[in-house]
Amino acid sequence: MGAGNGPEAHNPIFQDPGEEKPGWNHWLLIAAAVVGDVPVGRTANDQPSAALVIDGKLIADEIRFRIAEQIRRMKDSVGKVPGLAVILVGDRRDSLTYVRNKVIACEDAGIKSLVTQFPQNCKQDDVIRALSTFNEDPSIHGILVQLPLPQHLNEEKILNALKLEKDVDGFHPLNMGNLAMRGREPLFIPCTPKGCIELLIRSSVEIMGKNAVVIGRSNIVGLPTSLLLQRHHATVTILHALTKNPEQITREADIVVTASGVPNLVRGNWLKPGAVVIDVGTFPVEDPSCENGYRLIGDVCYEEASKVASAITPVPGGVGPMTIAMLLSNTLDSAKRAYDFT
Ligand SMILES: NC(=O)C1=CN([C@@H]2O[C@H](COP(=O)(O)OP(=O)(O)OC[C@H]3O[C@@H](n4cnc5c(N)ncnc54)[C@H](OP(=O)(O)O)[C@@H]3O)[C@@H](O)[C@H]2O)C=CC1
Ligand SMILES: Nc1nc(=O)c2c([nH]1)NC[C@@H]1CN(c3ccc(C(=O)N[C@@H](CCC(=O)O)C(=O)O)cc3)C=[N+]21
Repeated sequence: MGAGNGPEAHNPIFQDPGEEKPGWNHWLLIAAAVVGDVPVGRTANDQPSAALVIDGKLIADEIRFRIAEQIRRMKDSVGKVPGLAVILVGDRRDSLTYVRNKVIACEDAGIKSLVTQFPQNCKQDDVIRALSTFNEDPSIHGILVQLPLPQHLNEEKILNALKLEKDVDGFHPLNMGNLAMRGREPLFIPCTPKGCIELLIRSSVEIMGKNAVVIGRSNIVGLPTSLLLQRHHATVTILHALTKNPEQITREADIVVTASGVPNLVRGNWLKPGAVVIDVGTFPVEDPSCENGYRLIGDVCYEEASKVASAITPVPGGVGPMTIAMLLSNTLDSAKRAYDFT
């Protein structure tokens, strides 16, 4: 299969082994079929109760298990495994942890991974040269440039140098454009937004026709999440740092996906009773008692929100593990395309 934009090029969020490759319409039908009118965690006539905790780690583990199965099948029939290259610049502690988690997840699934690390003060040309080498390497099916990059590097130039067919993060402008346009299909859907939608669907949350609020408008999370929710027929409102009365707008939402990076921004009184809350935020704070020397705090004041919401993702253990599972899924899809393996 070529790298076209037709429905056949679409990579489903997750696909059963041996299942026929569905296009968006099929996918939306699945989304519609699993929903009901009663919000997750509540019965029709009961009193507000503690929210259902959406266990991202468990769901991600299931997905990773299925990916590993498919990779074993690929190895048996084609004699090849998917390959992921990661480019890491500098030594930010959180980036090192995320990259390490990605490498471990690759190993577990049977994906070959290569990490190229550059010093904080490296030259842009050196990064682009490494990228170009991976672009041309047929054993590499996915390339990821860990963000953020140091200030002196031009993120746009570097991401543009990435071969579209290997852009497993889905950050390339053409992937993003295709995600935004009706009737077009991106080659890859960005991992975190894809993980958020997958969490909603697997928790039987109806998206179609619902009011969704996305807090944050970044290229890597907020924007693609809003586009993806729209594709699933939600009515989407995007909030950002300059939005007036964010709490009032958020209170109208059936689904809140928040990715601001501001710890505890979303309080209990920002939420409509029964809302579903997906917390993407991961703000590292010093904590010597933790293995990595820091712990992560989400955008949502969990204590308060879990008393009002019908379902909520924890931090950690919510969206983070799903981001990694979706990266593996995109890398597998890319290798399948390269080897024409279904
Ligand atoms: N769990 C996971 O897998 C992942 C987690 N993350 C985490 O998600 C968070 C967001 O990441 P990213 O999108 O890259 O961050 P960015 O800093 O690029 O974007 C943050 C966005 O939030 C908006 N924002 C900031 N403050 C407020 C506020 N007070 N009210 C409303 N909106 C606000 C900003 O608005 P404006 O545009 O006006 O500046 C901006 O659009 C971070 O904590 C990051 O670590 C990111 C990727 C994956
Ligand atoms: N090109 C690029 N692609 C990314 O996908 C990307 C990026 N750059 N830059 C930074 C953000 C952040 N991100 C996370 C991935 C996993 C966890 C994760 O696994 N979190 C675990 C805990 C991790 C820990 O042990 O600290 C959890 O939430 O349970 C978190 C955050 C991907 N990002």
